[in-house]
Amino acid sequence: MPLVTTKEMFKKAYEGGYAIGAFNINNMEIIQGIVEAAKEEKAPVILQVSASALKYANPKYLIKMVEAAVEDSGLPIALHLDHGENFEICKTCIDLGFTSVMIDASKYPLEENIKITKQVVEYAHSKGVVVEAELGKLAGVEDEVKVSAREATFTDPEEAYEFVHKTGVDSLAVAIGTSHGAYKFKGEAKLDFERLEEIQKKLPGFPLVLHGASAVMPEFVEKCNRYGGKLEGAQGIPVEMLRKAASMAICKINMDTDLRLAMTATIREVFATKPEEFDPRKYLGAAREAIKQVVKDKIVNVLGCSNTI
Ligand SMILES: O=C(CO)COP(=O)(O)O
Ligand SMILES: O=C[C@H](O)COP(=O)(O)O
Ligand SMILES: [Zn+2]
Ligand SMILES: [Zn+2]
Repeated sequence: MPLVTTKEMFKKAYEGGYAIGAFNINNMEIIQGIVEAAKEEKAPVILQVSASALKYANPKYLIKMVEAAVEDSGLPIALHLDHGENFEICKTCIDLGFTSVMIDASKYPLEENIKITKQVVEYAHSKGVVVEAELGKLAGVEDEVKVSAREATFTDPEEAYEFVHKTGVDSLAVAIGTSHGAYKFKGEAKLDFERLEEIQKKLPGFPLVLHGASAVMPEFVEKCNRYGGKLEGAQGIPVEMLRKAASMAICKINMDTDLRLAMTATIREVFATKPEEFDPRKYLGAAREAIKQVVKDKIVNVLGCSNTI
């Protein structure tokens, strides 16, 4: 089976009340850890690449490894550009063989976002590639920003309707209180599920995407800190909230930070407990296994997409 788009995955996920995991890839161990987990759980998976990952790994290498993963696993796998910031990078990835791209023009005013997204949709669809866009802004933890100011950056349901209909986009990333990275909340975690429901009502059957959805798994934060790391106050999205989102119109859940934490905690542990070790396979292999276990946990306990292929 060649690389697939997310069309079929999202349709089944929407109807089944579950979500597909979209995990960021940067190197061989990360790709293998994710794909081995998906294979064992019989789950479809989205491998996503950011612009900085493309720069780091060289797209030629990354694509070959992803193709090898598809061939070796026989799984439905989509290769997706994460947060493409302009038409050019989306076009480059489409031309390289990606099956899905995200155009993130959410920093622009609505009309400009619509215009740029529409241009990407036209090109992508002419090549059989699907497009994710973003509306609203993913705020970080900012002490001085009041709740009302933070909510003003969330996705507006009316605008979401207008945006989707004017652009012809295939899925939409929404801002309901998540943010990227390891520091998502100070104090209690809160997502705006009422808003998500409103968006869902305006766009029945339409797949939505949740970015910034790592749980910031405490065991890995703790392990990082135990072995010399410094990650004080790291806090992510509670698992019950992610499950609830997956049962609603959220069909794609993006996670990168949890994989980074698992990898770093594991490598720190090997370095600290086996100081005589200097074979990279010993710590990168352990990190690959940790990533596999994290992704299995996500598939079973967060996404609910095991045994769906
Ligand atoms: O949204 C993401 C990538 O697009 C990743 O989110 P996290 O930082 O919560 O893992
Ligand atoms: O959305 C951000 C992802 O975690 C990718 O991050 P990155 O740009 O550092 O690769
Ligand atoms: Zn964005
Ligand atoms: Zn993101």
